[in-house]
Amino acid sequence: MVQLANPALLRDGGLIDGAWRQARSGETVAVTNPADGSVVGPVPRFSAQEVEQAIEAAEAAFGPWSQRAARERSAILKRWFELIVANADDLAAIMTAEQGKPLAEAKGEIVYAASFIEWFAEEAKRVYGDVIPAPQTDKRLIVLKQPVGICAAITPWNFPAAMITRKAAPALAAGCVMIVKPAEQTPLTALAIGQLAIEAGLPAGVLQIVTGEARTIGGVLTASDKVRKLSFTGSTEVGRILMAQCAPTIKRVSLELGGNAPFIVFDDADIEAAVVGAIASKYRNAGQTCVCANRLYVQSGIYDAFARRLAEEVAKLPVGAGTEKGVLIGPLIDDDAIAKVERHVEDAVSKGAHIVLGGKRHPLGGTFYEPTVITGVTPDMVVAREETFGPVAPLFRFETEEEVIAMANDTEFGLAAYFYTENARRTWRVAEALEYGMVGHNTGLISNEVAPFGGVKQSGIGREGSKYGIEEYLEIKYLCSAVR
Ligand SMILES: NC(=O)C1=CN([C@@H]2O[C@H](COP(=O)(O)OP(=O)(O)OC[C@H]3O[C@@H](n4cnc5c(N)ncnc54)[C@H](OP(=O)(O)O)[C@@H]3O)[C@@H](O)[C@H]2O)C=CC1
Ligand SMILES: O=C(O)CCCC(=O)O
Repeated sequence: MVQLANPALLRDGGLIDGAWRQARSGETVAVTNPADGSVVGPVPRFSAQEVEQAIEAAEAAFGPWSQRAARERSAILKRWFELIVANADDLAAIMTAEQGKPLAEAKGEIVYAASFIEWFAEEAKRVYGDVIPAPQTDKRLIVLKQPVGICAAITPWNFPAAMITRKAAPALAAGCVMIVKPAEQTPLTALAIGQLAIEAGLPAGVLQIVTGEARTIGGVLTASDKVRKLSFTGSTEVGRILMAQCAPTIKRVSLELGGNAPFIVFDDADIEAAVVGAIASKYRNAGQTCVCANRLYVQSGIYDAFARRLAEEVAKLPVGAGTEKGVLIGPLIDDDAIAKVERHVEDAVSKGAHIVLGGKRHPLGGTFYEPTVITGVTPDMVVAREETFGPVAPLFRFETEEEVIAMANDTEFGLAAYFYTENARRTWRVAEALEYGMVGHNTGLISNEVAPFGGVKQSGIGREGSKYGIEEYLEIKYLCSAVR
């Protein structure tokens, strides 16, 4: 049982039409702690009919919410932000219990999640239209921005709070209403945030949270004519399915999908800074982040020195349950996740890679995996093509800038890329040549609420956060008025 200062945050119902509800069937889904397999709590398994009810409630809520003055919506969002920050310790405890990440990291995510609400509370007041100089003197051309309408969000388990607020905050700020389906593994953080939304004064139906079977809920939300937009974060495979399901009703989609981030270290880099950046990018959330470095390319001249220093520092990362003091690497989310990491490492070793550190399950058992560094990695290995989503750093050797750019871009993904160089001309050349939506130069950490987060190619469509994020929830209406 999670110990909380505010026990009202641990909910066992879904949030539909402003009330906490159980499934009419009485069916539930158990949420378990990946650190020890214990049950953290049940959540309802809602039926298709109950999801339809949520859509009806959203329809009723949309008119009044969208017609409120932007500053009123902003004030409610600001209160929601303040409540999340005030309850950060409890929210982090719930997150660690269901997701596994270390408590300090969970609290960091809560603060990060809250930052999107604060940012979009401010942006709500800055949704400007346009006046276009008309080609005829008797016309006035105006651009109005209006909310898209009812939106759906389907979110993953790796960031149980931030992936919801990064979608819900701009939607609500724009005057939309939203139905959220959190990941099966991490619904409790979502529900706790929902409780604080109620306390902040969000009217019934403006934000709803439905739990249960993904295909049922996703099927209803994508098929509905009333739902005008889907925002999804998760695997490219599921993103593709959902995009197809949205096609018959021509819904707007924002998709934040898989990555295969290259992390390039040139001979002229500051090696110590690159080691720090690689650890931050690769081992954050035990490597379970779509922007995690997945392929580390190191230039020949510094390859051995970088590999040695990286392994020395990675060896210092304490592994354990997220509730233990000082732990930096928690368990992986589930058995499938650890099986995937094992498959990637075994494939690399079978094709000639060398394990410098780790390379196996951690003695703690369960889904704990040792932080791993592998050298001698080549493009024919699975780690070169697929997102590992675990604490494994595969090091590829390269000779020239042209060669590494070609290798970095040789993937269907295009989310985040990183490179380390002290050379100013190379900085611009490489930043412009990388086919990615986000590029980190001399840093392994690029995410914040004021920056546009999103990918190109099969990593997705649209941008979240920043001044661009609210546009995803706004329609442009062109008004042409004849004045004579
Ligand atoms: N871009 C990113 O941030 C993420 C990338 N991934 C990548 O995906 C891999 C698999 O992770 P996984 O959790 O399975 O990711 P998924 O894409 O399967 O899950 C993400 C969300 O989509 C839901 N979902 C799954 N299938 C459907 C469906 N048919 N219709 C509607 N909703 C659906 C899930 O629900 P439910 O949980 O109930 O199944 C969850 O809420 C990871 O190893 C990683 O490589 C994973 C998570 C995040
Ligand atoms: O993995 C994700 O989908 C989100 C990345 C977290 C972030 O950096 O915002």
